[in-house]
Amino acid sequence: MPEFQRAPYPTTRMRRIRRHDWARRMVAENALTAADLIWPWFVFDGNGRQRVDSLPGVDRLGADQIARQAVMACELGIPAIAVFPATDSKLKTEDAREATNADNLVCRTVRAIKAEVGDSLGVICDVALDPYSSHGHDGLVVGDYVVNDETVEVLCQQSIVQANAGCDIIAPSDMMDGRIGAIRTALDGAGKSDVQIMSYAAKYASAFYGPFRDAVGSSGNLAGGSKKTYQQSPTQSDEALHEVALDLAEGADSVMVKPGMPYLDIVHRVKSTFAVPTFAYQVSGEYAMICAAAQNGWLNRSQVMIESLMGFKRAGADGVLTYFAADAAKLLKADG
Ligand SMILES: NCc1[nH]cc(CCC(=O)O)c1CC(=O)O
Ligand SMILES: [Mg+2]
Repeated sequence: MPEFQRAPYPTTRMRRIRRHDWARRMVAENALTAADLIWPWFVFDGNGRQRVDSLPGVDRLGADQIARQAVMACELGIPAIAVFPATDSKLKTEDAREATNADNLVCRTVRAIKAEVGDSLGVICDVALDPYSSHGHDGLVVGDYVVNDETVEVLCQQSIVQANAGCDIIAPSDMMDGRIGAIRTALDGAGKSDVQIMSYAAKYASAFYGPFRDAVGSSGNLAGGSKKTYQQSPTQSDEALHEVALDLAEGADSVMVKPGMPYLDIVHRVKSTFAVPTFAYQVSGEYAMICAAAQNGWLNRSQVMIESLMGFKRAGADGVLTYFAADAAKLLKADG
């Protein structure tokens, strides 16, 4: 903090700059725009929309909804969306082989988006096995352990099929060691050196992912099991910087911290330490919490939504993955 000369009361009146709206706008240090918002989507194999009880207002999208929603994202000025598949349970296996099917739900969705809006909208695909595995884990399980190197080989294949479908950003969310470097090499070898990697570098073993697991239908598969042998413990802070340093050295173009609001200290440390594109994921449980309080009439949904997103900007995030993306972009457009 800079040193200030002690002013005799009441020479310094902080309230002068807060008195009028124009003055508050004039001194604003941070701004939130639609370009800060990345919109996560859930898709299913079928048509129409399916509600997700624990994520009010977020529907799983059928094939006939994709094109319209992609156009809407563009019109709202949202730069990118992230696609997550609710895979038919009949397709879930121990080895999660559907993840590498070049015609799986995610790949079909990416092709449909690209056919409609092309390069006007960035498409992000998660890389991890949990939407496809019968045990709900992000990697291959041998005995009761999620094995690292064998999993990374499958993740490389998954990345290639998604890149071939037209995905712009591969986002590994699995927390295996060494996967960023391996995926970069695999993508380059497949002629996809233009495809970015946004690493879920500092991802915590969190109870805030509950509604997401309902949405992709993996909660039942995981059956109370935990991801603590690969996701970070909430006790850790320096360890997050170590994770980010490794992923950047392996070739990540941008990094992510996840969850968001309980980990804004990590967002701030990552951005101030590395000065690289840094994203945060306001995860499903954070969204559900705000919506539940708003539904009870205990919080003002719009105001809390914008305030929570501004918190990410203040902490140093360059963008936020949030289920509020469309609502927030609409509100910003109306206000702007
Ligand atoms: N690897 C899967 C994945 N990718 C994004 C989320 C959570 C996102 C959210 O809660 O909104 C998860 C869940 C998990 O790790 O169990
Ligand atoms: Mg790592």
